[in-house]
Amino acid sequence: MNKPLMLTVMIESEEGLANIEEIAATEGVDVISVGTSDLTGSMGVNGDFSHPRVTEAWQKIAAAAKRHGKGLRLGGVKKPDSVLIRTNSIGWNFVVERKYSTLKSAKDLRPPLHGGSRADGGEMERATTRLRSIVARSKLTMAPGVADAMAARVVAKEGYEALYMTGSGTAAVRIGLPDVGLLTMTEMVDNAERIADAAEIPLIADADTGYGNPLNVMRTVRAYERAGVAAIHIEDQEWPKRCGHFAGKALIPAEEMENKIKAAVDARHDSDFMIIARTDAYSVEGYDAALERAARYVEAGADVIFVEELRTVEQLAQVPQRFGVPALYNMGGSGKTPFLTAAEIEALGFRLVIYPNFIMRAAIAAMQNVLRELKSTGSLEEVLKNISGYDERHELLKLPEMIELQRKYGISAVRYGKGS
Ligand SMILES: C[C@](O)(C(=O)O)[C@H](CC(=O)O)C(=O)O
Repeated sequence: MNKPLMLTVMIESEEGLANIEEIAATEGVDVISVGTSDLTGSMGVNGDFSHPRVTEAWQKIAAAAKRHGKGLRLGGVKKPDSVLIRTNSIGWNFVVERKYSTLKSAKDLRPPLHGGSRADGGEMERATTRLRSIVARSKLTMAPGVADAMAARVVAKEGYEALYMTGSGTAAVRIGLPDVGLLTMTEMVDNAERIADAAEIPLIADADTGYGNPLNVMRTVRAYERAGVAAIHIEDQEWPKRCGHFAGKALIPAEEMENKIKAAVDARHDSDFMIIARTDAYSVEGYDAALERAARYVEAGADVIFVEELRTVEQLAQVPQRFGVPALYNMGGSGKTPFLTAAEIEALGFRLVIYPNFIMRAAIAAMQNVLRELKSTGSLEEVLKNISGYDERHELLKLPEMIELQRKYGISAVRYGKGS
């Protein structure tokens, strides 16, 4: 079969309605179709299309389809206009029609890409929507940590589906200092924007404490949203915060953090932009208190939960089971949190794992090796065997695409590579 198939699933029972989130999250499903007549039968309001529960059902299904980037078809609808009026409050452009054949492809139904367009003029899925559907799958997604746009390109090229902007890495790369609350919100957002621009995959970013009280958090959320970030994590440390794996942390009261989470949720413009609540309570108040805080932050509206610095598999195993929202595993490099494999983390039920500083540490070691070899031998012979090639680097940095654009817009085109 050469032609790609479009997979449409039909919701026509209360059971389907109850499980819509999982159905919409299923990989391979392109379009959700509502069999409205049968659905009204199953709901006990046979044929009553104007019943408020029917409108509610359409809205719930449409919202799930939107969240997971799926197309939507409302079937059995007799008065399309009235349906459009009643459901357009969810802001989703859907198709009301009676024949599948007029639907070209699920991609045509997707909302436009956040802040961008594709070279072929087509629409792209937003990074936020993409990340939400990734996290809704019942499997683990690995998000390697980066602190600059070039590293983002390396990660995307290696075929990862998501990326993490590490705050500690950002402090390291931007000011050469550790993660002790030195960077401001605007410096973090500026870094995130450059990474998100280069990333090509959804970016989860560190937003420390949200940089102040709930009103500051609102500005922070909007700034990260504008930067093209797909999700941020906010933690309950006092300012100046410090790396979660350092000793001597202090916390804000749980109630204040709940208000920060509520403010974050209220501030986002894009409902797919995810707020990840992080609690640093474990080493300050103990395990039970950390889980209690996590539960309160989920109740306040967090989309994903991140309990920092847990030490044992037994402790970690509770987190994905307990809160009814996806859980994030921080593979911090300190060794306090066990160095589990991705398969082990997935088996515990986590949906996201971040590897904040491993690439950066690899780069430090690689830089030292080059410098030491060069200093002791004065020769590049050994060095050249172990570094990225000259052309490889330029391909990573999209020079071929830039040359195409130079040609297209009448700029004298760069030449590179051997012999040119
Ligand atoms: C996740 C983290 O906030 C980060 O900045 O990457 C750090 C990671 C680290 O420095 O090990 C953390 O506080 O855990």
